[in-house]
Amino acid sequence: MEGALIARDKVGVQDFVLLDSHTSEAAFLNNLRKRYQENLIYTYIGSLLVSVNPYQELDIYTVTQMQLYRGVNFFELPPHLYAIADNAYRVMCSEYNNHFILISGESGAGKTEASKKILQYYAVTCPTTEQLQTVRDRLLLSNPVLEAFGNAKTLRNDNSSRFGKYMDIQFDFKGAPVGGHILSYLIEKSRVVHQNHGERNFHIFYQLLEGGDKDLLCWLGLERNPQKYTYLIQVSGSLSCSGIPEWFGLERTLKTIPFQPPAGIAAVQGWLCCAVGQGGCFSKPQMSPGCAEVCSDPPWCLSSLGYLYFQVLSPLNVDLAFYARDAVAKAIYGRTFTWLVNKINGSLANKVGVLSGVLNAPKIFEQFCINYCNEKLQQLLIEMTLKAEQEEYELEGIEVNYIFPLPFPFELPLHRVLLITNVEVILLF
Ligand SMILES: Nc1ncnc2c1ncn2[C@@H]1O[C@H](COP(=O)(O)OP(=O)(O)OP(=O)(O)O)[C@@H](O)[C@H]1O
Repeated sequence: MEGALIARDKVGVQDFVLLDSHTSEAAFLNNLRKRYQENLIYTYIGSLLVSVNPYQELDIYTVTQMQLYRGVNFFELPPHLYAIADNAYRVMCSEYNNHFILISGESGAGKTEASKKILQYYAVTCPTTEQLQTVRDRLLLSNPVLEAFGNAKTLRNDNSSRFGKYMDIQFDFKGAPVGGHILSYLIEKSRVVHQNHGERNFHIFYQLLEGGDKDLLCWLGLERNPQKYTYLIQVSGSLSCSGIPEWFGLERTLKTIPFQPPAGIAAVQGWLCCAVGQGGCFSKPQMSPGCAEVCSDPPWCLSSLGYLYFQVLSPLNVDLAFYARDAVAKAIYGRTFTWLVNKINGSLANKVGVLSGVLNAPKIFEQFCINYCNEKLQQLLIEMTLKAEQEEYELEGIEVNYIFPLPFPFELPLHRVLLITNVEVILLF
Protein backbone atom coordinates (compact mmCIF):
# COMPACT_ATOMS: atom_id res chain seq x y z
CA MET A 1 0.00 0.00 0.00
CA GLU A 2 2.77 2.37 0.99
CA GLY A 3 4.69 1.45 -2.17
CA ALA A 4 1.66 2.24 -4.28
CA LEU A 5 1.21 5.60 -2.59
CA ILE A 6 4.84 6.52 -3.15
CA ALA A 7 4.50 5.51 -6.78
CA ARG A 8 1.37 7.64 -7.11
CA ASP A 9 3.14 10.57 -5.49
CA LYS A 10 6.10 10.14 -7.79
CA VAL A 11 4.03 10.34 -10.93
CA GLY A 12 1.36 12.69 -9.64
CA VAL A 13 -2.19 12.24 -10.87
CA GLN A 14 -3.18 11.15 -14.37
CA ASP A 15 -6.11 13.53 -14.51
CA PHE A 16 -5.92 17.07 -13.21
CA VAL A 17 -9.51 16.94 -12.04
CA LEU A 18 -8.27 14.52 -9.36
CA LEU A 19 -5.82 17.05 -7.93
CA ASP A 20 -6.72 17.95 -4.36
CA SER A 21 -5.99 21.62 -4.94
CA HIS A 22 -7.31 21.70 -8.47
CA THR A 23 -7.58 25.50 -8.58
CA SER A 24 -3.94 26.08 -7.68
CA GLU A 25 -1.61 26.87 -10.55
CA ALA A 26 1.39 25.79 -8.47
CA ALA A 27 -0.20 22.39 -7.80
CA PHE A 28 -0.99 22.06 -11.51
CA LEU A 29 2.60 22.78 -12.54
CA ASN A 30 3.97 20.58 -9.79
CA ASN A 31 1.93 17.63 -11.02
CA LEU A 32 3.05 18.28 -14.58
CA ARG A 33 6.70 18.44 -13.49
CA LYS A 34 6.52 15.25 -11.44
CA ARG A 35 5.12 13.33 -14.36
CA TYR A 36 7.49 14.87 -16.86
CA GLN A 37 10.46 13.81 -14.74
CA GLU A 38 9.22 10.24 -15.10
CA ASN A 39 8.81 10.67 -18.86
CA LEU A 40 5.05 10.75 -18.44
CA ILE A 41 4.33 13.53 -20.90
CA TYR A 42 0.54 13.17 -21.09
CA THR A 43 -2.02 14.15 -18.45
CA TYR A 44 -5.76 14.52 -18.82
CA ILE A 45 -8.00 17.36 -17.75
CA GLY A 46 -11.20 15.40 -18.10
CA SER A 47 -11.36 14.62 -21.80
CA LEU A 48 -8.65 17.14 -22.75
CA LEU A 49 -5.08 16.01 -23.07
CA VAL A 50 -2.17 18.12 -21.85
CA SER A 51 1.11 17.22 -23.52
CA VAL A 52 4.65 18.30 -22.61
CA ASN A 53 7.31 18.10 -25.29
CA PRO A 54 9.88 15.47 -24.15
CA TYR A 55 12.51 16.52 -26.72
CA GLN A 56 13.64 12.90 -26.86
CA GLU A 57 12.35 9.74 -28.49
CA LEU A 58 10.12 7.87 -26.05
CA ASP A 59 9.11 4.27 -26.49
CA ILE A 60 5.40 5.07 -26.40
CA TYR A 61 4.51 5.23 -30.07
CA THR A 62 5.05 1.62 -31.08
CA VAL A 63 2.55 -0.55 -32.96
CA THR A 64 2.09 -2.53 -29.73
CA GLN A 65 1.05 0.65 -27.95
CA MET A 66 -1.33 1.46 -30.78
CA GLN A 67 -2.95 -1.97 -30.51
CA LEU A 68 -3.20 -1.51 -26.76
CA TYR A 69 -5.26 1.66 -27.07
CA ARG A 70 -7.40 0.43 -29.93
CA GLY A 71 -11.05 0.15 -28.92
CA VAL A 72 -10.31 0.60 -25.19
CA ASN A 73 -12.36 2.89 -23.00
CA PHE A 74 -10.84 6.35 -22.62
CA PHE A 75 -9.90 6.24 -18.94
CA GLU A 76 -8.90 2.58 -18.72
CA LEU A 77 -5.32 3.20 -19.79
CA PRO A 78 -2.79 5.92 -18.94
CA PRO A 79 -3.32 9.22 -20.78
CA HIS A 80 -2.11 9.10 -24.37
CA LEU A 81 -2.60 10.80 -27.71
CA TYR A 82 -3.76 7.44 -29.05
CA ALA A 83 -6.63 7.41 -26.55
CA ILE A 84 -7.82 10.76 -27.91
CA ALA A 85 -7.45 9.57 -31.51
CA ASP A 86 -9.20 6.29 -30.81
CA ASN A 87 -12.02 7.91 -28.89
CA ALA A 88 -12.75 10.41 -31.68
CA TYR A 89 -12.70 7.62 -34.24
CA ARG A 90 -14.97 5.27 -32.31
CA VAL A 91 -17.54 7.94 -31.48
CA MET A 92 -17.55 8.98 -35.15
CA CYS A 93 -18.18 5.38 -36.22
CA SER A 94 -20.89 4.71 -33.66
CA GLU A 95 -22.73 8.03 -33.81
CA TYR A 96 -22.13 8.77 -37.50
CA ASN A 97 -21.13 12.36 -36.89
CA ASN A 98 -18.03 14.44 -37.55
CA HIS A 99 -15.31 14.95 -34.98
CA PHE A 100 -12.34 17.19 -34.82
CA ILE A 101 -9.13 17.10 -32.88
CA LEU A 102 -7.76 20.56 -32.16
CA ILE A 103 -4.09 20.74 -31.29
CA SER A 104 -2.91 24.07 -29.99
CA GLY A 105 0.14 25.31 -28.15
CA GLU A 106 3.05 27.66 -28.46
CA SER A 107 5.72 27.26 -31.10
CA GLY A 108 7.79 24.13 -30.46
CA ALA A 109 5.20 22.60 -28.13
CA GLY A 110 4.84 19.51 -30.35
CA LYS A 111 1.66 20.14 -32.37
CA THR A 112 3.05 18.93 -35.69
CA GLU A 113 4.54 15.82 -34.10
CA ALA A 114 1.22 15.12 -32.40
CA SER A 115 -0.72 15.43 -35.66
CA LYS A 116 1.73 13.06 -37.36
CA LYS A 117 1.35 10.53 -34.59
CA ILE A 118 -2.42 10.66 -34.87
CA LEU A 119 -2.21 10.03 -38.61
CA GLN A 120 0.15 7.11 -37.99
CA TYR A 121 -2.31 5.73 -35.46
CA TYR A 122 -5.14 5.77 -37.98
CA ALA A 123 -2.89 4.35 -40.66
CA VAL A 124 -2.09 1.35 -38.48
CA THR A 125 -5.38 0.72 -36.69
CA CYS A 126 -8.13 1.56 -39.20
CA PRO A 127 -9.46 -1.17 -41.48
CA THR A 128 -8.14 -0.86 -44.99
CA THR A 129 -7.97 -2.52 -48.37
CA GLU A 130 -5.11 -2.69 -50.83
CA GLN A 131 -6.75 0.02 -52.88
CA LEU A 132 -7.16 2.30 -49.88
CA GLN A 133 -3.56 1.86 -48.85
CA THR A 134 -2.59 4.38 -51.52
CA VAL A 135 -4.71 7.06 -49.86
CA ARG A 136 -3.27 6.14 -46.48
CA ASP A 137 0.31 6.29 -47.74
CA ARG A 138 -0.26 9.59 -49.45
CA LEU A 139 -1.80 11.09 -46.34
CA LEU A 140 1.31 10.13 -44.41
CA LEU A 141 3.65 11.24 -47.17
CA SER A 142 2.06 14.64 -47.52
CA ASN A 143 3.76 15.68 -44.28
CA PRO A 144 7.41 15.64 -45.37
CA VAL A 145 6.50 17.55 -48.53
CA LEU A 146 4.54 20.20 -46.68
CA GLU A 147 7.30 20.43 -44.09
CA ALA A 148 9.96 20.95 -46.74
CA PHE A 149 8.06 23.82 -48.32
CA GLY A 150 6.21 25.18 -45.29
CA ASN A 151 8.64 24.75 -42.39
CA ALA A 152 11.73 26.67 -41.40
CA LYS A 153 14.18 27.01 -38.55
CA THR A 154 13.14 29.68 -36.06
CA LEU A 155 14.62 30.67 -32.73
CA ARG A 156 12.06 28.50 -30.94
CA ASN A 157 11.94 25.47 -33.19
CA ASP A 158 14.33 24.04 -35.78
CA ASN A 159 11.37 22.67 -37.71
CA SER A 160 8.69 25.27 -37.19
CA SER A 161 5.55 25.14 -39.35
CA ARG A 162 5.17 28.54 -40.94
CA PHE A 163 1.58 27.94 -42.02
CA GLY A 164 -1.64 26.76 -40.45
CA LYS A 165 -2.91 23.35 -41.37
CA TYR A 166 -6.45 22.09 -41.39
CA MET A 167 -6.61 18.49 -42.45
CA ASP A 168 -9.63 16.31 -42.85
CA ILE A 169 -9.76 12.57 -43.20
CA GLN A 170 -12.80 10.99 -44.77
CA PHE A 171 -13.97 7.55 -43.71
CA ASP A 172 -16.49 5.26 -45.33
CA PHE A 173 -19.33 3.62 -43.42
CA LYS A 174 -17.04 0.75 -42.43
CA GLY A 175 -14.59 3.17 -40.87
CA ALA A 176 -11.94 2.83 -43.56
CA PRO A 177 -10.09 6.02 -44.56
CA VAL A 178 -11.10 6.76 -48.15
CA GLY A 179 -9.66 10.19 -48.71
CA GLY A 180 -8.46 13.38 -47.17
CA HIS A 181 -7.83 16.94 -47.85
CA ILE A 182 -5.66 19.69 -46.52
CA LEU A 183 -6.40 23.35 -46.17
CA SER A 184 -3.35 25.46 -45.65
CA TYR A 185 -3.57 29.02 -44.58
CA LEU A 186 -1.29 31.96 -44.05
CA ILE A 187 2.00 30.62 -45.28
CA GLU A 188 4.58 33.08 -43.99
CA LYS A 189 5.65 34.40 -47.38
CA SER A 190 7.66 37.26 -45.94
CA ARG A 191 10.18 34.64 -44.80
CA VAL A 192 11.29 34.01 -48.38
CA VAL A 193 12.84 37.47 -48.57
CA HIS A 194 13.65 38.16 -44.95
CA GLN A 195 14.51 36.08 -41.90
CA ASN A 196 15.14 37.26 -38.36
CA HIS A 197 18.62 36.90 -36.92
CA GLY A 198 19.38 33.21 -36.27
CA GLU A 199 16.48 31.94 -38.35
CA ARG A 200 16.43 30.38 -41.80
CA ASN A 201 14.46 30.45 -45.00
CA PHE A 202 12.15 27.51 -45.83
CA HIS A 203 13.90 24.11 -45.68
CA ILE A 204 13.37 23.28 -49.35
CA PHE A 205 16.02 25.70 -50.60
CA TYR A 206 18.79 24.33 -48.41
CA GLN A 207 17.69 20.76 -49.10
CA LEU A 208 17.76 21.24 -52.83
CA LEU A 209 21.14 22.96 -52.88
CA GLU A 210 22.70 20.51 -50.44
CA GLY A 211 21.23 17.27 -51.75
CA GLY A 212 20.21 17.83 -55.37
CA ASP A 213 22.59 16.03 -57.73
CA LYS A 214 24.94 17.91 -60.00
CA ASP A 215 22.91 17.34 -63.16
CA LEU A 216 19.73 18.56 -61.54
CA LEU A 217 21.34 21.74 -60.26
CA CYS A 218 22.97 22.30 -63.61
CA TRP A 219 19.65 21.82 -65.39
CA LEU A 220 18.07 24.30 -63.01
CA GLY A 221 20.90 26.78 -63.44
CA LEU A 222 21.66 26.69 -59.72
CA GLU A 223 24.92 26.54 -57.82
CA ARG A 224 25.40 24.38 -54.77
CA ASN A 225 26.82 27.12 -52.61
CA PRO A 226 23.98 28.79 -50.66
CA GLN A 227 26.22 31.81 -50.12
CA LYS A 228 25.46 32.75 -53.71
CA TYR A 229 21.86 33.48 -52.85
CA THR A 230 21.00 36.67 -51.05
CA TYR A 231 17.79 35.28 -49.57
CA LEU A 232 19.59 32.31 -48.02
CA ILE A 233 22.48 33.99 -46.29
CA GLN A 234 20.72 36.24 -43.85
CA VAL A 235 21.10 33.55 -41.19
CA SER A 236 23.88 33.65 -38.66
CA GLY A 237 24.10 29.91 -38.01
CA SER A 238 24.69 26.83 -40.11
CA LEU A 239 23.18 26.59 -43.57
CA SER A 240 23.20 22.80 -43.54
CA CYS A 241 20.09 20.68 -43.04
CA SER A 242 20.98 18.90 -39.81
CA GLY A 243 17.92 17.40 -38.15
CA ILE A 244 15.71 18.17 -41.13
CA PRO A 245 14.64 15.48 -43.64
CA GLU A 246 17.15 15.54 -46.44
CA TRP A 247 16.63 15.98 -50.18
CA PHE A 248 16.83 12.30 -51.11
CA GLY A 249 13.91 11.35 -48.87
CA LEU A 250 11.91 14.26 -50.16
CA GLU A 251 12.63 13.37 -53.78
CA ARG A 252 11.38 9.82 -53.14
CA THR A 253 8.23 11.20 -51.53
CA LEU A 254 7.57 13.58 -54.40
CA LYS A 255 7.67 10.63 -56.75
CA THR A 256 5.26 8.61 -54.62
CA ILE A 257 2.60 11.28 -54.24
CA PRO A 258 3.23 11.63 -57.33
CA PHE A 259 4.62 14.88 -58.64
CA GLN A 260 6.26 15.41 -61.99
CA PRO A 261 9.82 15.90 -60.74
CA PRO A 262 10.66 18.87 -62.97
CA ALA A 263 7.40 20.66 -62.16
CA GLY A 264 7.81 19.96 -58.47
CA ILE A 265 10.97 21.92 -58.14
CA ALA A 266 10.69 24.29 -61.02
CA ALA A 267 8.89 26.98 -59.09
CA VAL A 268 11.57 26.83 -56.40
CA GLN A 269 14.15 27.51 -59.02
CA GLY A 270 11.98 30.34 -60.36
CA TRP A 271 12.06 31.83 -56.92
CA LEU A 272 15.79 31.34 -56.51
CA CYS A 273 16.48 33.28 -59.67
CA CYS A 274 15.05 36.27 -57.84
CA ALA A 275 17.46 35.60 -55.01
CA VAL A 276 20.68 35.38 -56.98
CA GLY A 277 23.43 37.76 -56.00
CA GLN A 278 21.98 41.21 -55.78
CA GLY A 279 18.77 39.89 -57.28
CA GLY A 280 17.69 40.53 -60.83
CA CYS A 281 17.87 44.27 -60.44
CA PHE A 282 20.62 46.50 -61.73
CA SER A 283 21.02 50.08 -62.79
CA LYS A 284 21.58 50.72 -66.47
CA PRO A 285 23.97 53.53 -67.25
CA GLN A 286 22.15 54.44 -70.46
CA MET A 287 18.87 54.93 -68.62
CA SER A 288 17.84 58.20 -67.12
CA PRO A 289 18.90 58.75 -63.48
CA GLY A 290 16.81 56.89 -60.98
CA CYS A 291 15.73 54.28 -63.50
CA ALA A 292 16.34 50.62 -62.91
CA GLU A 293 15.61 47.55 -64.95
CA VAL A 294 13.95 44.65 -63.20
CA CYS A 295 14.76 41.66 -65.23
CA SER A 296 14.29 37.95 -65.04
CA ASP A 297 16.78 36.09 -67.07
CA PRO A 298 14.79 34.44 -69.89
CA PRO A 299 16.28 30.92 -69.81
CA TRP A 300 15.76 30.55 -66.06
CA CYS A 301 12.24 31.81 -65.95
CA LEU A 302 11.18 30.11 -69.14
CA SER A 303 12.33 26.77 -67.84
CA SER A 304 10.95 27.31 -64.37
CA LEU A 305 7.54 28.70 -65.01
CA GLY A 306 7.10 27.41 -68.51
CA TYR A 307 5.64 30.58 -69.91
CA LEU A 308 6.55 33.53 -67.75
CA TYR A 309 9.12 35.84 -69.24
CA PHE A 310 8.97 39.45 -68.37
CA GLN A 311 11.17 42.42 -68.79
CA VAL A 312 9.95 45.56 -67.14
CA LEU A 313 11.43 48.95 -67.79
CA SER A 314 10.20 51.30 -65.19
CA PRO A 315 11.35 54.50 -63.52
CA LEU A 316 12.23 52.84 -60.22
CA ASN A 317 15.19 53.54 -58.06
CA VAL A 318 17.19 50.56 -56.82
CA ASP A 319 15.30 50.35 -53.51
CA LEU A 320 11.94 50.26 -55.21
CA ALA A 321 13.20 47.72 -57.70
CA PHE A 322 14.37 45.50 -54.82
CA TYR A 323 10.98 45.91 -53.26
CA ALA A 324 9.32 44.80 -56.51
CA ARG A 325 11.75 41.88 -56.80
CA ASP A 326 10.87 40.76 -53.27
CA ALA A 327 7.17 41.02 -54.05
CA VAL A 328 7.62 38.77 -57.08
CA ALA A 329 9.61 36.27 -55.02
CA LYS A 330 6.90 36.15 -52.36
CA ALA A 331 4.15 35.79 -54.93
CA ILE A 332 5.95 32.93 -56.66
CA TYR A 333 6.50 31.13 -53.39
CA GLY A 334 2.93 31.64 -52.22
CA ARG A 335 1.60 30.24 -55.48
CA THR A 336 4.01 27.36 -55.38
CA PHE A 337 2.76 26.42 -51.95
CA THR A 338 -0.88 26.66 -53.01
CA TRP A 339 -0.13 24.56 -56.07
CA LEU A 340 1.62 22.00 -53.90
CA VAL A 341 -1.30 21.70 -51.50
CA ASN A 342 -3.72 21.41 -54.41
CA LYS A 343 -1.57 18.71 -55.93
CA ILE A 344 -1.52 16.76 -52.67
CA ASN A 345 -5.28 17.17 -52.32
CA GLY A 346 -5.76 15.86 -55.83
CA SER A 347 -3.65 12.83 -55.02
CA LEU A 348 -5.71 12.06 -51.93
CA ALA A 349 -8.62 11.20 -54.19
CA ASN A 350 -11.08 13.11 -52.10
CA LYS A 351 -14.64 13.37 -53.19
CA VAL A 352 -15.20 16.92 -52.01
CA GLY A 353 -13.71 19.87 -53.84
CA VAL A 354 -10.21 21.05 -53.17
CA LEU A 355 -9.96 23.93 -50.81
CA SER A 356 -6.77 25.78 -50.46
CA GLY A 357 -6.04 29.31 -49.62
CA VAL A 358 -2.93 31.29 -48.94
CA LEU A 359 -3.37 34.91 -48.09
CA ASN A 360 -1.01 37.59 -49.23
CA ALA A 361 -0.22 40.02 -46.49
CA PRO A 362 2.66 41.98 -45.03
CA LYS A 363 4.55 40.32 -42.18
CA ILE A 364 2.91 41.97 -39.17
CA PHE A 365 -0.54 41.65 -40.66
CA GLU A 366 0.24 38.00 -41.43
CA GLN A 367 1.03 37.41 -37.76
CA PHE A 368 -2.07 39.29 -36.71
CA CYS A 369 -4.25 37.04 -38.90
CA ILE A 370 -2.56 33.92 -37.56
CA ASN A 371 -3.15 35.07 -33.99
CA TYR A 372 -6.75 36.01 -34.73
CA CYS A 373 -7.40 32.62 -36.27
CA ASN A 374 -5.79 30.85 -33.32
CA GLU A 375 -7.84 32.83 -30.85
CA LYS A 376 -11.02 31.97 -32.72
CA LEU A 377 -10.15 28.29 -32.58
CA GLN A 378 -9.27 28.61 -28.90
CA GLN A 379 -12.61 30.27 -28.31
CA LEU A 380 -14.37 27.42 -30.09
CA LEU A 381 -12.61 24.97 -27.83
CA ILE A 382 -13.66 26.88 -24.71
CA GLU A 383 -17.18 27.06 -26.03
CA MET A 384 -17.33 23.34 -26.61
CA THR A 385 -15.92 22.40 -23.23
CA LEU A 386 -16.72 25.03 -20.58
CA LYS A 387 -20.03 26.12 -22.08
CA ALA A 388 -21.23 22.54 -22.45
CA GLU A 389 -20.31 21.83 -18.81
CA GLN A 390 -22.08 24.95 -17.60
CA GLU A 391 -25.22 24.04 -19.48
CA GLU A 392 -25.18 20.60 -17.93
CA TYR A 393 -24.81 22.10 -14.43
CA GLU A 394 -27.70 24.40 -15.17
CA LEU A 395 -29.88 21.49 -16.27
CA GLU A 396 -29.06 19.64 -13.07
CA GLY A 397 -29.77 22.73 -10.97
CA ILE A 398 -26.20 23.02 -9.72
CA GLU A 399 -25.05 26.54 -8.86
CA VAL A 400 -22.06 27.68 -10.82
CA ASN A 401 -20.03 30.85 -11.28
CA TYR A 402 -20.45 31.67 -14.94
CA ILE A 403 -17.28 32.25 -16.89
CA PHE A 404 -18.82 31.99 -20.34
CA PRO A 405 -19.66 33.66 -22.66
CA LEU A 406 -16.77 36.08 -22.66
CA PRO A 407 -16.27 38.89 -25.14
CA PHE A 408 -13.88 38.03 -27.96
CA PRO A 409 -10.98 38.77 -28.34
CA PHE A 410 -10.32 40.32 -24.96
CA GLU A 411 -10.89 37.30 -22.79
CA LEU A 412 -7.40 35.91 -23.28
CA PRO A 413 -4.17 37.24 -21.82
CA LEU A 414 -1.96 38.95 -24.36
CA HIS A 415 1.02 36.62 -23.97
CA ARG A 416 -1.13 33.85 -25.28
CA VAL A 417 -1.88 35.83 -28.42
CA LEU A 418 1.79 36.36 -29.01
CA LEU A 419 3.03 32.88 -28.26
CA ILE A 420 0.77 30.75 -30.34
CA THR A 421 1.96 30.63 -33.91
CA ASN A 422 -0.27 28.09 -35.52
CA VAL A 423 -2.86 25.49 -34.83
CA GLU A 424 -3.31 22.06 -36.29
CA VAL A 425 -6.81 20.76 -36.78
CA ILE A 426 -7.71 17.24 -37.82
CA LEU A 427 -11.32 16.67 -38.78
CA LEU A 428 -12.69 13.16 -38.99
CA PHE A 429 -15.79 12.57 -41.03
N1 LIG B 1 6.13 13.54 -28.76
C1 LIG B 1 7.38 13.91 -29.06
N2 LIG B 1 8.40 13.06 -28.88
C2 LIG B 1 9.67 13.42 -29.15
N3 LIG B 1 10.02 14.65 -29.62
C3 LIG B 1 9.05 15.54 -29.83
C4 LIG B 1 7.67 15.24 -29.57
N4 LIG B 1 6.94 16.33 -29.87
C5 LIG B 1 7.80 17.25 -30.31
N5 LIG B 1 9.07 16.78 -30.29
C6 LIG B 1 10.30 17.53 -30.68
O1 LIG B 1 10.03 18.92 -30.62
C7 LIG B 1 10.25 19.53 -31.91
C8 LIG B 1 9.20 20.60 -32.12
O2 LIG B 1 7.92 20.00 -32.23
P1 LIG B 1 6.86 20.47 -33.33
O3 LIG B 1 7.54 20.86 -34.57
O4 LIG B 1 5.81 19.43 -33.38
O5 LIG B 1 6.30 21.79 -32.63
P2 LIG B 1 5.10 22.71 -33.10
O6 LIG B 1 4.23 22.92 -31.91
O7 LIG B 1 4.44 22.14 -34.31
O8 LIG B 1 5.86 24.05 -33.43
P3 LIG B 1 5.51 25.21 -34.48
O9 LIG B 1 4.28 25.90 -33.99
O10 LIG B 1 6.72 26.10 -34.42
O11 LIG B 1 5.35 24.56 -35.81
C9 LIG B 1 10.17 18.39 -32.91
O12 LIG B 1 10.95 18.65 -34.05
C10 LIG B 1 10.72 17.21 -32.12
O13 LIG B 1 12.14 17.23 -32.13
